Amino acid sequence: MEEKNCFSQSNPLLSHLNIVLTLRTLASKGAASIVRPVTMAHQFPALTSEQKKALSETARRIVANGKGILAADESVGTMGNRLQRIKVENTEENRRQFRELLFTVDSSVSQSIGGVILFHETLYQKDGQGKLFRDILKEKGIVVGIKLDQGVAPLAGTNKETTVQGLDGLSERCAQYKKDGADFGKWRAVLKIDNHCPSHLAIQENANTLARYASICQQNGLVPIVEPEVIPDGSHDMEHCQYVTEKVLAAVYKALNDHHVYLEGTLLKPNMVTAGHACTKKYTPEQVAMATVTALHRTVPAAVPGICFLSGGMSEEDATLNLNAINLCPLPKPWKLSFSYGRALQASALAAWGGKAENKKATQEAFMKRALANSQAAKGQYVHMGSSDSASTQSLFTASYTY
Ligand SMILES: O=P(O)(O)OC[C@@]1(O)O[C@H](CO)[C@@H](O)[C@@H]1O
Repeated sequence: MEEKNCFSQSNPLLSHLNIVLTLRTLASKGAASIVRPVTMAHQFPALTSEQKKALSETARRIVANGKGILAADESVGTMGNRLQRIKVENTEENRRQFRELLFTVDSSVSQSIGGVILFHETLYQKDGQGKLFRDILKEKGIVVGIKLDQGVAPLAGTNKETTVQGLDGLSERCAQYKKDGADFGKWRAVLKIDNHCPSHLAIQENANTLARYASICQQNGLVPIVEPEVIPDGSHDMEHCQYVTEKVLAAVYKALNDHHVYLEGTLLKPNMVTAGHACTKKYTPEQVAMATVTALHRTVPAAVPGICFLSGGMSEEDATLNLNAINLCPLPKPWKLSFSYGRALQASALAAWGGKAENKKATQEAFMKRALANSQAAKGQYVHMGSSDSASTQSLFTASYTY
């Protein structure tokens, strides 16, 4: 029989209905066995099996054996805020110097760090001997990633909510970055909890934009890190954060499916489920872990190989303790649960550095300590040793951290 005539592709709903009706008719005539239902995806495959294989291998490599991600992709402005805290001027050379210290630590760091996200400028920077940072990282076996979003833009008619810019020309940028050594990308969408927030519009718009970005990344051989961050501003309790996080993640995975994104070749970078920064009620790491894994369990398909949390202004120590509790949480956890921390991997290293070359050893030791602690936490093996230095327990919260 002529399948093409039966299953018109012009309207997916009609087409699906046609398949069902035709099968029923044929079944009633005892002819069902000669018909194979045609699925849309197989007719217009988004990726070849080679492309899928490469994407899923890269994604799995980044989160293998307790590895996580160093998010060193702060934009020039965000890095300026970090440097201001330690009274260092925000120049290209100062940004380069600090990042050189992070990337030139002992190669044993590759047991804890599987990927590093870079900002555009950093992808083309070199160390003091003239070697490209990206080559230094690759030689350590670390996968190089690139920040692809171009910041937020207001959504008119909402309570100061935002969408994300950067889709125009994204395919060309991805192709160039791939040639220049990047194997994964990152796109951060920001959702907030407030009066009428997040709105239906903000949830749908950001989910769709993330999915479009993810599709473009995969077409260009980059594993997309999908980051829908529910920021911690506000006095809401943890239960409310869980409710919102579930709504946001459910919308994101619906959009990823609509855009034919290959989930095995993606990573998710969500917020942990916590109370708002100004909430007076305090929760234990075990409570945060239960709320977080419950939300993920309800919304994130098991096909996703890894979930790498952002640190969202938690202190270094809290980010590690919560991740450890998440990995010990007694619920099914079909994905690797790891980290993609910016502030929670760099805060004590930045404080130790203070912009002075003679602090190289202390800076690198501070970074290695956090990398190792988080890698242990990603396996549920972190043991908190009682005495914590003040840098690691300091809150790293920044209000309205929209970019
Ligand atoms: O919350 P954290 O762990 O500090 O940073 C998470 C993060 O997505 O937000 C920053 C701003 O876009 C990025 O530098 C980083 O990758």
